[in-house]
Amino acid sequence: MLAEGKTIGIVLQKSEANSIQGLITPEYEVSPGQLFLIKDNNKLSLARLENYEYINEFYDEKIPIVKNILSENTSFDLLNMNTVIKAEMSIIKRYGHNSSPMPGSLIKALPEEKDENFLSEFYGVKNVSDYVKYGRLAGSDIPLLLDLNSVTMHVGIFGETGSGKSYDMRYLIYLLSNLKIMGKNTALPMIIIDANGDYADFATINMDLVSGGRKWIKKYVIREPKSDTETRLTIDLSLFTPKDLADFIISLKYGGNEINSLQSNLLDYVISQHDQKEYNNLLGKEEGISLIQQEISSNQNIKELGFSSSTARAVISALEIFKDRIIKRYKLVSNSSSINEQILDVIWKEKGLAIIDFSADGSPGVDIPTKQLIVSYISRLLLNYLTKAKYSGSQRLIAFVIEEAQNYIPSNDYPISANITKESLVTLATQGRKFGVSLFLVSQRPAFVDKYVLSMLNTFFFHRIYHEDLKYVMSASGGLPESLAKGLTSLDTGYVIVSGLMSALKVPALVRIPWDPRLGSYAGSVERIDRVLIEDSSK
Ligand SMILES: Nc1ncnc2c1ncn2[C@@H]1O[C@H](COP(=O)(O)OP(=O)(O)OP(=O)(O)O)[C@@H](O)[C@H]1O
Repeated sequence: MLAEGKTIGIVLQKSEANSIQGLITPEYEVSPGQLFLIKDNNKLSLARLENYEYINEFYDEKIPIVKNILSENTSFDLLNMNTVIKAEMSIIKRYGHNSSPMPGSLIKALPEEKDENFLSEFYGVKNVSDYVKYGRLAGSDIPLLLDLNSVTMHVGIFGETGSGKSYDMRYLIYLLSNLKIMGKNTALPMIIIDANGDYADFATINMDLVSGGRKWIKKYVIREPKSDTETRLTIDLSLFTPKDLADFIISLKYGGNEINSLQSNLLDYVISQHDQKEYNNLLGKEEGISLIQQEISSNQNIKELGFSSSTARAVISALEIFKDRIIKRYKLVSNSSSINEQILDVIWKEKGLAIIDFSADGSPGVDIPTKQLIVSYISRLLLNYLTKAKYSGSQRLIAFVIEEAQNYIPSNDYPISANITKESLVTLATQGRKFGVSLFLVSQRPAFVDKYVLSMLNTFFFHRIYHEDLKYVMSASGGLPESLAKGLTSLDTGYVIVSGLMSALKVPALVRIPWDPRLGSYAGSVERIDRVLIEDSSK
């Protein structure tokens, strides 16, 4: 029999199949979305608090008795004495029976107990050790169990700035780095697009936090590495089509938001005249760029194809910008790129963690189109690698965490063009489950993430969100119960609503994420201003 906590209230009424009303003692602190056990003789059910109000027996809207007694000092004690919480709840799980609790049933707090047997019964799962224990169900000490088997159905982590997303992602990385499955230490292989350097310490001072199941951890930067914990990121352009590269080079000239299609078509034509294997020599080296520029200025065909000399001049100047930025400044292209299929193989075999540091420190001055080129490159690489592995008979799995997802798969409402990433990420999202890619999309603004990709996420971690995002969150998650939805725009930092396939609870749940100071010290975390002001600045 499942353990129960303290009795804190009583059921007064049952209405529709799953809804009940009851009274709860005012000494017990409650919040919407909190879970309780309901005991009807020997039948236990799990209920979620949907709505509640504090009521007092002196209060009656029709009889203004309260008004008359408020002048008395003792009135407050009196009011307190007779206050109860009127609670509306819905049954979300029944333990071994099919009935709804009758009036008179007891409302019980969740027990303190959280051993394996209890969790197994509570969630109705066989092997608790197959699950990841995440946070604590609100108002209790019971962890939420997450099922790793649904991780390839993709995950979304959303919340406004300061709502606790990065800390949550750090906590998830920590959990997924220290897995113990059938007694064996392991980890989920991961590549992280780290927008603000929030995970960079996992490759340096806090490596021990994520090395329980990993044997390989690396941080990539787009500048000269400052220590041997850093590797310069280089990519291989032969993974792209001439059209992708042409669009990218032309868009770079216009700050990424516009593509002049005439110029792009011309460059596409010129690049297509070359073998794909040559792209790194051609577009990755200053001499190669000069060669292409010469081809454009001296090629008779170009005029015959209808391109004007002003289009040709514009393409030549776009190539100049590409050369200055991508080749000379970022030194981004290499035939032996620092992330390639061999590295993915190492990441898989060693259960590795690759952090692509896109912060101002790791990638100073790198623009969004270039970041998109890199994300697109990694997506293609991942799909190629995992597809080959699958067809040669071996199932692999790599998670791809993308922060600021709206920059790579924007919705039509977001004023940024991302052709180069959108297509490859949509492919990853649709094919991912088959080949073993697990996308973790992190964003402050789910409204600005492509609706189609949003619809392919199947597990959500919702932190406090902006009001404007509520409708996107509701439609992406397939709806949240009203009790949780109405609190979503005012959730406290440290609380998250977890919904979807990975949750062993099967219904959305409010979860508290425990604070660990070591996990909490990272670049993006916000120090308290009052403490910072009194620090000794001469140190
Ligand atoms: N579980 C938690 N418990 C207590 N405090 C927390 C918790 N999570 C986050 N915080 C506090 O809130 C601050 C902001 O959290 P976090 O950096 O995760 O926000 P964010 O949603 O990632 O913001 P941004 O989108 O601006 O990066 C942290 O510095 C920390 O002080």
